[in-house]
Amino acid sequence: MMWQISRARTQARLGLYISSDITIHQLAAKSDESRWTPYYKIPSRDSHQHLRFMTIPLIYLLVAVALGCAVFSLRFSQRETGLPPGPPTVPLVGNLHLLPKMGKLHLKFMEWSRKYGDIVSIKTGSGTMVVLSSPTAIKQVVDKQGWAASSRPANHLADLAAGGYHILFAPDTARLRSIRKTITRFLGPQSSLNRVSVQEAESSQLLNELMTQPENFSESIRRYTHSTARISIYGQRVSSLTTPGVQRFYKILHRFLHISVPGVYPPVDLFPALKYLPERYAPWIAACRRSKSELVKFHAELSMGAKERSTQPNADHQRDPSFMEYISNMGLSEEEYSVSAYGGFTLMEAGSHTIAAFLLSLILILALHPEPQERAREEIESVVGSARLPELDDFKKMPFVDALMKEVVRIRPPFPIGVPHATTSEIRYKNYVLPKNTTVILNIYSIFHNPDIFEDHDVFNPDRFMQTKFGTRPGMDIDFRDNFLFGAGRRICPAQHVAHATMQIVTMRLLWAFQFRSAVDAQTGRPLTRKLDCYAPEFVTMPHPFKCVIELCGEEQRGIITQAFKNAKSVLGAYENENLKA
Ligand code: HEM
Repeated sequence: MMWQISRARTQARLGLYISSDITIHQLAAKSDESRWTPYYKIPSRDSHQHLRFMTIPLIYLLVAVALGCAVFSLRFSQRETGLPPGPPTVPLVGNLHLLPKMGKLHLKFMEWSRKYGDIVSIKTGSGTMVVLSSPTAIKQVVDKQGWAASSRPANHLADLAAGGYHILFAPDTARLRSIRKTITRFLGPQSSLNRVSVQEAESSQLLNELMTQPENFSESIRRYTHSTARISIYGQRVSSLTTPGVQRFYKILHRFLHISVPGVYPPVDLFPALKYLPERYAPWIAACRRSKSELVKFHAELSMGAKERSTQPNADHQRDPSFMEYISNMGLSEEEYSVSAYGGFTLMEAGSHTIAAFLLSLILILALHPEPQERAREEIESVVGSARLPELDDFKKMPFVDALMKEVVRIRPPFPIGVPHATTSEIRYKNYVLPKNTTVILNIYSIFHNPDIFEDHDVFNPDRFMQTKFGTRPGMDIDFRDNFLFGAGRRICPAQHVAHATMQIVTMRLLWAFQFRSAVDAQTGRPLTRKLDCYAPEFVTMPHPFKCVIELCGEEQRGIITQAFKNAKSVLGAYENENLKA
């Protein structure tokens, strides 16, 4: 009976069913009489009177609910006070409908930064995204307040697909900070110098392949970046991209990255209710499960192989210790070891993809710009001559090659919008307040293409870096630095020194050995090399597959490359592994 009274009270409060002239006591008595009588019984003739009274509160209720919904939907995705300006919002979605697909996001962010300033807010449903488009904004928000701007936005699908272990997507936790510390020590400036001999040896295979099969330049670049990353993480090289182990890696990587591309699956993080959909209506669950099981299996095999190799004698110290050997000698607990070891896969993935993106952009840009290419080659020859290959130490004597490299990453940064950060508490910048859980975008592309900072920003002109340190307009006093391409704050790329060294070695050697020209259709005379605007819509910006002509600069180069590749076998032999072919 108590249950019925309380139910009756609730219904009375809501104005449902019960006419206003019946008191609770009457109801209690009534409910006692008709203990088993359902409320929904068809009213008798006498009770039609009740229905008349009932309709008025029902209408009130419906109006109230409709008003509530309208107010909720208007406020739900409105820009809160204190946020920076941004495009006008619409109910429920905020600015979501204005966001283009991946690959065009950087252009939209650039348009908004021109209109609203160096800090723009975007409402993504009830969530908030802030886009930073000046060196000062990045310094003040992400570098200086790094304690609160070093997490990552929720990424349910990446978590499902990588079991929560993907460093790039991991939130800022004690576990992540400990893995980062290990990685930074392993890949720090000093230890990156230890890897130079491997990078130089691997690059001689790259040169040899470009000399003998120039049409496969894209595969050769990918093999090179994959092999150098794999050596430093697992102590195992790959001599061909067609090896099943490598093919499998790229398949797994593409499947994983595909899941993370916005728009492929519904935005589960913006509408968390989607997480609870049964699997048959949520195809992403199966895709993530498959990706996770592939990643786990692949990683387990690789780390097992690395562990075995680490127990084999390396008496003559021919092999540099791999990341896996490094962490097995750190005295970590079982749990710490397996978490750090899992980070190895992220390292290999990041190492394979990013530097390949840079090198492919470099080749495309060189093919489209013969004049700066020739000037860089002359500089290299003046330092090195043509009787030996350039080495890392030579780079500091080549200001124009340095300028050319910087201009390539300025015009086509591998991460045009960085990797999103997320705030873990409130952050203030200028008069704005960025609340906890705000996604923070480093709008690198827009900074590199800001006409107030870079004159003729769309023109490939390495000379700008010869005139001023950062290639900016003369006399500008802004918080510029030359590693924006590696991100900012506490999540800055831990491999920037290794990456830089690799980029320098390969850039010098490619220019020393080859001429890159735009391909031309023999029949029509039409250029076949794509323009610079043809970039694949991915997280890391890669040119779409393109054709170009790669020709050896001279016969002297041929002899030196062949000899260097022969000599390299003694360095590379220490990392050869038959198991890889399995
Ligand atoms: C051209 C080469 C590269 C570029 C442009 C690049 C760029 C970046 C950027 C923009 C980030 C995000 C930083 C941030 O959150 O602000 C990042 C993170 C990262 N990079 Fe690199 N990277 C390169 C090469 C590499 C290489 C060779 C490796 C590994 C061997 C690597 C490993 C990582 C890792 C593990 C992270 C995640 C750090 C974290 O989330 O805490 N990167 N990189």
